Amino acid sequence: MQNTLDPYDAVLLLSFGGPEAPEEVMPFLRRVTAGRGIPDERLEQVGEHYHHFGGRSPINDQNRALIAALRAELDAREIERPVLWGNRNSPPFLDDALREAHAAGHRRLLVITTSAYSCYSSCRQYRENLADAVAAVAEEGIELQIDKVGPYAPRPGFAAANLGRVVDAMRALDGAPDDEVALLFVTHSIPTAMDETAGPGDGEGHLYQRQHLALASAITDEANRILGRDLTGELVFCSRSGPPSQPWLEPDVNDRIEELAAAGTTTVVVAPIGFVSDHMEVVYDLDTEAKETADRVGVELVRVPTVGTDGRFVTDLVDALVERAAEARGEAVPDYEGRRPSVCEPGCCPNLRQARPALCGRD
Ligand SMILES: CC1=C(CCC(=O)O)c2cc3nc(cc4[nH]c(cc5[nH]c(cc1n2)c(C)c5CCC(=O)O)c(CCC(=O)O)c4C)C(CCC(=O)O)=C3C
Ligand SMILES: [Fe+2]
Repeated sequence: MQNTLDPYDAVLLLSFGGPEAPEEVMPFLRRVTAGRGIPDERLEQVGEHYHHFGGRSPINDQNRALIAALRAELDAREIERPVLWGNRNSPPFLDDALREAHAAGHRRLLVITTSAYSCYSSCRQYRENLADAVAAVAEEGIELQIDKVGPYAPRPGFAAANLGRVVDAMRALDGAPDDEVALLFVTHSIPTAMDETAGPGDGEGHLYQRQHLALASAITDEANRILGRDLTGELVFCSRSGPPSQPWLEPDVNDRIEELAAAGTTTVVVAPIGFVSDHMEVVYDLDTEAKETADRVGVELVRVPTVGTDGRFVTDLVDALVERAAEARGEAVPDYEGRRPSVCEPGCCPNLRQARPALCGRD
C-alpha cells in the first residue's frame, strides 16, 4: 500500500461535540435532542452530569489530542495533508469546517468519525450531517467532494488497541480468583429498534450488537490466553435515554454490577469498547455512576481506559485513511472479517423517524 492520501486534499475528523462552559450546556443538549422526544426531566438530569464537571465535557479536548496524534503519525509517514475538525452539536461546527476547508483551497475531503460502529446514531446520522452541511455551503457557491472511512470497529487494529488496554488493566489486578472477576464490555445503549435495523438491510440486522459481541469475545479469548486466566466476558450497556416505554438494549451496567455482586463477584473490570475516548458517558456514567453502584454493593471496579490516543489506535486510524485513499484510486485494499463498505449500502442503518438525504452511501 502506498503511503499517500491522494486523491484527497485533507482529512476531516467528524465528532459529536460537547459543551465547554456552563452556559453552553443547555444549548448543546437542545441541539442534541431537537425533535427527539427526550423528556425534559432527562435533559435536566443529563445537564447535571455536565455541571458536575464545571459545564465542560472532556470530548473536545480529547479530539484536539487525537488530531495532534493523527498529525504526528501522518508527519512520521511524510503525508502532508491537514487534519480538520467539525462537530455535530457544538463548535467547531461541521459547516464552518467545510467553509474553512474550501477557503484553504481543499476540494476533496476524507472524513473519519469518532464513532467506530454501525447503527443509525453512530453512522448514518453523521452521513446526514454531512449532507446537511454540504447543502448549506452549496448555497454559498462552495462545492466539495466528500468520502468517508467506513465503521472501523471490525478492523483488526481496533481490536488490538482495545485488547492492549484490557490486558494492561488486568495485569494490575490483585490475586482475585477467576470466578470472582467479571469482565464487562460496555457500550452506549440504543433503542432495540435501532439495533434491529443496524446493518445492510438484508434481513439480518443487529449489526451494532454483533460488532460489539464479536470484539468482546475476541478480546476475552486473547486476554485469557495472554494472562493465563479463564474469565468470562459479557456485553452491557450504559447511558440509556428516551421514554421508559421504548425498549433499549440491556442489561444496564449498574443493574448487572448489582446482580454480579449478589452472585459473589468481587471485582468488575469495565472496558468501554463502545467509545473511542473518555468523554462524558465514560467519566460520568461509568466513573461516577457505575462506580457508586459498585461501592454500594461492595465490588471493586477497575475501569479500562478507552483507546484515546493509544499509538496502536492512532496507527490503525491512519492505516484506515490510507486504505480508503487507495480504494478511491481503484487499488486493492486488505480484507478482514466483518469489514464494512466505505460507501454504505441502500437502506443501511435507516433513519426510523424520517428518511433524509445522506452522503457516502448508495441511497
Ligand atoms: C450510539 C451512540 C453513541 C456512540 C457513537 C458516537 O460517539 O457518536 C453516542 C455518543 C455520544 N452521546 C453523547 C451525548 C448524548 N447522547 C444523547 C442521546 C442519545 N445518544 C444515543 C446514541 C449514541 N450516543 C441515542 C440513541 C440517544 C437518544 C437520542 C438521540 O437519538 O439522539 C444525549 C441526549 C441526552 C440523553 O438522553 O442522554 C446526549 C447529551 C456524546 C457526548 C459526550 C460528551 O459530551 O462528552 C457522545 C460521544
Ligand atoms: Fe449519545
